[in-house]
Amino acid sequence: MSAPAVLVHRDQDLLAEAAAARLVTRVADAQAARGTASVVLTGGGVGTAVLAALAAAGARDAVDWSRLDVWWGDERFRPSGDPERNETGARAALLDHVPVDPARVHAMPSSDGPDGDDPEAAAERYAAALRAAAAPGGPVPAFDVLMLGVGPDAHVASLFPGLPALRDERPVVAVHDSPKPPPTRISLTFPSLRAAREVWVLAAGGSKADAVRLGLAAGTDVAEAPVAGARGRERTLFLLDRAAASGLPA
Ligand SMILES: O=C(O)[C@H](O)[C@@H](O)[C@H](O)[C@H](O)COP(=O)(O)O
Repeated sequence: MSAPAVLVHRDQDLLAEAAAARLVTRVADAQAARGTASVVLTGGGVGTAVLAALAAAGARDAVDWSRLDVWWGDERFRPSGDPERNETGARAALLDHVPVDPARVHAMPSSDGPDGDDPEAAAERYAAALRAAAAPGGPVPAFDVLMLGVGPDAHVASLFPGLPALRDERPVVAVHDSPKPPPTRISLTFPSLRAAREVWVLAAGGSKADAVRLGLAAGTDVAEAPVAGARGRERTLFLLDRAAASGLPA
C-alpha cells in the first residue's frame, strides 16, 4: 500500500478541473502502456464535478473512450435511471457525452435488474463481472484509477463507520441500514479498493476537514474512519480544496 500524497487546490471548481486533467493523463498513459485502461467512479458532488469537468475539457479526446472500462465503487440500490443512482449522475455528467463502449460501462445492478430487489444477489453478480475482467485467478482487475468521495462521517464508497461491510473480505457486498439514505446499497470492500494502482480521495468543503484529517493521520481506526483504509497499490492521492484541507497541519 502506498503512503498518501496531498494536493490542495483553491476551491472545488479548480479541484475538479485539475483532477479531470490528471485523469486524462493517467488513462492515456495506461492505454499507451497496456492498450486499455480502467477507472472506478464515485458518486457525490465532487466526484460528479470531476466527470463534468472531464466532459468539458478540450483534452478529453486524448482518451480512447472505446478502450476504457468504467466501474463503480458503490451504488445506491434503486431502480435503473433513478436520479439517486450514482450511475445516473455519471451518465449525465460524462458518459452520455463521450464515445464509450456500452459493453465496457459496468454499472452496478439496479433494484429492477435481473436479480430484482435482492441486493445480495446483485452484489454477487457484480463480483462475477469483476472476476471475469480480472487477471486469471484474481477477484478484481488492477484498476488504473479508483476515485472516492468522502463523507463528513469519513465513509468512502458505501463503507460506513461501524457497519459489517468494513470487515467483509468478499470483493462486493450488499450494505443495509446505511446511515446516509438510501439505506440499501452495493459497495466494493477494502480488498477491492486496495487492488487499484491509484486511489484518489476527493474532498471539498469544510464539512470534510475532520474526515480528511483522520484519513491521513497515522493510527486512525479504519472502523471509525473508513477513509483511512483507502490506499492504492502504487499511489494514493488526497485531492482537496483548501477548506477540506483546513484541519491538516501546515
Ligand atoms: O453513495 C454515496 O452517497 C456517495 O457515493 C458517497 O460515498 C459520496 O461520494 C460521499 O458521501 C461524498 O459526497 P459529496 O462529494 O457529495 O460530499
